[in-house]
Amino acid sequence: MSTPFVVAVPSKGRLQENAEGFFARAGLSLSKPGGARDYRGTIAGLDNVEIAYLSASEIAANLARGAVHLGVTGEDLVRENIPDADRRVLLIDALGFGSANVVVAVPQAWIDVRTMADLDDVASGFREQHNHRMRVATKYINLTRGFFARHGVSDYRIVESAGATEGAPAAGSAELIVDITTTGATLAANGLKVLDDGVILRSQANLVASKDADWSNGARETARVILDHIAARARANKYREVRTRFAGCNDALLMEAHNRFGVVAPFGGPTSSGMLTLHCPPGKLYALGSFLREHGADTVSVVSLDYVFDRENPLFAKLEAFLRQ
Ligand SMILES: Nc1ncnc2c1ncn2[C@@H]1O[C@H](COP(=O)(O)OP(=O)(O)OP(=O)(O)O)[C@@H](O)[C@H]1O
Ligand SMILES: O=P(O)(O)OC[C@H]1O[C@H](OP(=O)(O)OP(=O)(O)O)[C@H](O)[C@@H]1O
Ligand SMILES: [Mg+2]
Repeated sequence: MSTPFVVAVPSKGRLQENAEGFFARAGLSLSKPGGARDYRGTIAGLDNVEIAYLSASEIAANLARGAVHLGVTGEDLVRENIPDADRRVLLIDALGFGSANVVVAVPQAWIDVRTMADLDDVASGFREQHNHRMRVATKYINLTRGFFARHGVSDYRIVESAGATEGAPAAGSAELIVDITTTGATLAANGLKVLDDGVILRSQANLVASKDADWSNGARETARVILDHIAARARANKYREVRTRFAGCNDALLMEAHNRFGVVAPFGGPTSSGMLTLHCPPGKLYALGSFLREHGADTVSVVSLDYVFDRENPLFAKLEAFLRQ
């Protein structure tokens, strides 16, 4: 048996359900042969693939070590936990879920503090008044250090927080925080506000590849098959299939449809019987339907696509280029 190809998938938390849905929509059905509490799984039809169910932060750590080939996790965890992330892992594709911002937030009562520059002023005066440096509660230690340094803020100390970070200022264990937020409800409930230029990172879930995993030829071939499924689904999501038949169709008309509506003709112009198949972005369907009828089409049908397999696979091409570096 060759060593397995390992894909890490969130086992709990906010990313879990969406990650499983993402693979399922790509036609990759994950299952846990040992039952719901099993932390190893399989993908139907791909015998040498092992699914490792891990927490989102463990996935980032395993990608850094090369213990898994691919993983789904938040960009915040990648940037925080992997030094020199861009060399050691590749963010293959943003997945459109798990969106959240890592932000600098201060008490709303600090009415004169709106920007990082204002915060720098506070930091400088703080030590003289209070006998200790301004404290920032966070679990995003590396992101905080980098961001504060880029803004020239150095007079502060990090208080490491494992949870309930937003409570730190009210509890008196820190003056401000760096944490992740989506709706802002937790910040508001704790009387905190985000600085105007205080967004450190706009994060979302990503499909990530590890540079240091065992990229044998077999592993590359498995990655190609998995990414082929994902790319086919991504391409299918971008379009609806439009079918029609009419006499007046010509190259100029197809060019106009392309320029005005972003339409592509994946199989070329009309067939000998005049049938025409187009792929059209969802937001332009009605406009395209009107355009085709104005030019003589009697009927235009539209269907959703499940997969569009192309010869080119942009996701695998990206991975190959990264592994060659
Ligand atoms: N509102 C949010 N708050 C926190 N994380 C979010 C939010 N929205 C999306 N995420 C993403 O989900 C990731 C994991 O968060 P979550 O708290 O669900 O995991 P977890 O199971 O608690 O993981 P761990 O035990 O490692 O902290 C975050 O790092 C972030 O990328
Ligand atoms: O802006 P909001 O929509 O209010 O979301 C932000 C909150 O959600 C997260 O906590 P989570 O629920 O994951 O709990 P945890 O800290 O135990 O992981 C995060 O740490 C914030 O506290
Ligand atoms: Mg959490």
